[in-house]
Amino acid sequence: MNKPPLLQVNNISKVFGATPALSDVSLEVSEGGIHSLLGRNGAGKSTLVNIIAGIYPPTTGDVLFEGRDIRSLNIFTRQELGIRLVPQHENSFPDLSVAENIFSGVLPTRGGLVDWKQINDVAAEELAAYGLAVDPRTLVRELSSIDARKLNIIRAMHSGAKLIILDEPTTALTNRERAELFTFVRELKARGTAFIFISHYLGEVLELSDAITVLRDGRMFPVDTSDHVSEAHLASLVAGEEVELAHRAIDRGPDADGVFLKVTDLHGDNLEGVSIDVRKGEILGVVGFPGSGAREFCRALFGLTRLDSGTITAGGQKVALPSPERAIAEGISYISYDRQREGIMPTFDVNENIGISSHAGKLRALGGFVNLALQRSLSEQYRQALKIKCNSIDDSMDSLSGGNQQKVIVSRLLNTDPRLLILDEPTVGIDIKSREEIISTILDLTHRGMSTIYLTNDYEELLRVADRLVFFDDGRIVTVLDNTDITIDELTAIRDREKEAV
Ligand SMILES: Nc1ncnc2c1ncn2[C@@H]1O[C@H](COP(=O)(O)OP(=O)(O)OP(=O)(O)O)[C@@H](O)[C@H]1O
Repeated sequence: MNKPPLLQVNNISKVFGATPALSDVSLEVSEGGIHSLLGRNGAGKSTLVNIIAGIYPPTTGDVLFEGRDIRSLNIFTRQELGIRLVPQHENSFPDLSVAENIFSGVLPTRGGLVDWKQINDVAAEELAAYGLAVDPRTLVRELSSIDARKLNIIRAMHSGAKLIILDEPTTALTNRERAELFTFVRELKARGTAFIFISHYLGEVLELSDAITVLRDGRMFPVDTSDHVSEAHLASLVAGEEVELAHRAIDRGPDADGVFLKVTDLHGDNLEGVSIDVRKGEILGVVGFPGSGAREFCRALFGLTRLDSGTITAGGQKVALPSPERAIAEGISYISYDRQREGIMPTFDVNENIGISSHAGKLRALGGFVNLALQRSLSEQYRQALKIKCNSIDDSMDSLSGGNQQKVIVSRLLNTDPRLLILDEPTVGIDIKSREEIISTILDLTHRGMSTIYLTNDYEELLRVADRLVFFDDGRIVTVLDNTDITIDELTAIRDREKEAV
């Protein structure tokens, strides 16, 4: 008798209240296979993998693992069988060591005492076997994001995973880190581990997958991978229409030579004398490794990291060292790379999440009240403009898919009518079509005079949008370039040269 596939999903449908999230979805994953799931934000990818992992049941349909119907098994029993979901957001314990994380709190004891030597020895062996060169005693908080992601996978392997579900594991990684993660995944695949891989990056999906399923509005579109598949074809399957990439127009808008932001000799957390002007209507691309000062620069301008000295002028006015409230009052808005922690108010509704930063601004009504009617009408406009997938603006944020929550945060920023928008990884987790909608909106606003500081590890995107590039290293700006005919390889080479020159 033929061995059944490792995983079989048969005719799954899922309805949340009035929302149909999945309709009649079936797929298979074979041992050592990589099956990718693609789809727009809200298409049903997380719902499907949550059903496979046993986080919630399907409305109809069944799931077989190694030929066995696992419908009645909860998440823990499924983990014991070998199904492991590695979610998008770090699920490790940052204040515990790497070894403690590998053992996930179930620590071996000897004579009633935790056997630290055994824990660290076993962890060291596993780290070496899977090629992660870190000391098992290091705190997870101190790991780089790539090492933290690898650790999540090693934790899954430690518990005997046969099928690992990776939900957007490459977000915010550099190209080199992505390549490293793929090598890691391929090595595990060669040993027979199977993967379900969720990503919005079509190139990497094509590079890695044995099988691809596109979900659109909860419906399934299997992709025939036996023949050549192009990114453009995948993009149109995902979006249900052609997707055009937005590009920065060379002719900039009015007053393009005026300076909006002037920063002189900033010193502070990881900043060692940073000076730069940002022109009106300019998109300034920011490049730098973690710890280079690039992110700290963005956060300092919004009052989120320590500034010791230096001057900032915005629109010709000197700004006292900023706090988020002051920054917003000066027309400066910031989107954090960590929206889960620093942006989303999960139990509030979409309307409140969009309006919150404008209560002291354009939504302020007489007597200090908030103009609720205006707030609703603006929220409704953003919902339509950015195609936020929800039943209404009264839906709670935690009922939205991850990417749609991000669109709400982008709407919140735009709603403050910023004169300077600071974007830190603005399109992470956003599907290909929505990404272009967001970029087009930003390009349009900059064309009308808004300045933008754009930090992303997605260099393809950065080169499409930026007018100039600033490279950070060791808390300093080391190179400033006009973005003319620079390739990704050249950009990476400049970034690496700066690092190696130190
Ligand atoms: N707990 C919930 N309550 C109500 N609706 C939900 C819930 N979870 C998901 N949904 C809805 O189900 C649909 C599918 O969401 P899902 O999270 O599966 O999308 P996704 O493809 O993973 O999107 P993303 O790429 O943004 O992460 C969306 O319309 C979402 O709003």
